[in-house]
Amino acid sequence: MRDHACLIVYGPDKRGVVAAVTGLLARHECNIVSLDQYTDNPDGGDYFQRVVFTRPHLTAALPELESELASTLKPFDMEFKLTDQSVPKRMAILASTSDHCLLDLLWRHRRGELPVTVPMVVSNHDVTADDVRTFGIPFFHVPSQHGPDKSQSEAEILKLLAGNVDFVVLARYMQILSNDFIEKVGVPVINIHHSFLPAFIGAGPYKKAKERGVKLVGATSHYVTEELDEGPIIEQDVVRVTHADTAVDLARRGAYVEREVLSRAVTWHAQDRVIRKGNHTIVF
Ligand SMILES: Nc1nc2c(c(=O)[nH]1)N[C@@H](CN(C=O)c1ccc(C(=O)N[C@@H](CCC(=O)O)C(=O)O)cc1)CN2
Repeated sequence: MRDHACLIVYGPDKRGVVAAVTGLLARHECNIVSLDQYTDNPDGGDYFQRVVFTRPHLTAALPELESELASTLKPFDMEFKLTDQSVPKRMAILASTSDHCLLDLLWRHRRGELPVTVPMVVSNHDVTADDVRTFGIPFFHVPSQHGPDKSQSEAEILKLLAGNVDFVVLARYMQILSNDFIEKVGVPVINIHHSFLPAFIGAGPYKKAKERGVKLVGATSHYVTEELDEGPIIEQDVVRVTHADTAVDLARRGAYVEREVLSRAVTWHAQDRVIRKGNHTIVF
């Protein structure tokens, strides 16, 4: 949003930090639009704050704001991140053969429902190329390599992403990213896992769910870490199923949930609503 900025403040809880931040913003003629805060332990835990504010000619004022925030928050031992919300985040999408999450994101983006730009789609299969290109978005086919050649295909993806994206979404991308990739990509990676984690980690969760006789299937969007499907959870949801549903029925019902969960997670990340603390998230 034009002339809107988002300030995230986090660190060991200390009295006076709210007054310090709000006083600074007032001195810089900023108008607070929303302020959310959370302390994970009032008796000496961590403090998290998200402030959205406006100011005329905000972009030009950001460097001075950033500098004064650094000096103001240093005594509190607090870290902060200041983002200009008039600049949408650049989201790259990685996909494989399943198209429902990929096309859902592109459809929502075309309708202006996601506060992002989409510089590219990269896929290890070419089955979605024509659909992606109808949205006017560059499509790159990078076939997967297994074993020692895996690093070659990952290096090609990293080269495409480098400097061009602010975060990456795995829209049912079915390749496990190496630790080296996760380290080198340098931006957050968000995955949609087609189960209600921690149930059914890994490949084939709907088949596993059918074998288990579940009465709910779900989806989980999480940040990608070196531990497969164990990263900080951003959003989850479920849908009821019955004994009469086959594994294919479960996947069909689950696909709706995957699309909803992923779009909420992408939106919240793009709006700087998600703060990571270890393997957890605080979502304002
Ligand atoms: N480092 C990570 N990489 C990926 C994660 C993750 O959490 N950490 N999530 C997966 C997505 N995913 C489940 O949501 C998933 C995808 C693929 C597999 C898997 O076993 N893949 C096989 C190959 C399958 C194929 O070629 O069709 C493999 O990579 O050997 C498990 C879970 C995306 N990456």
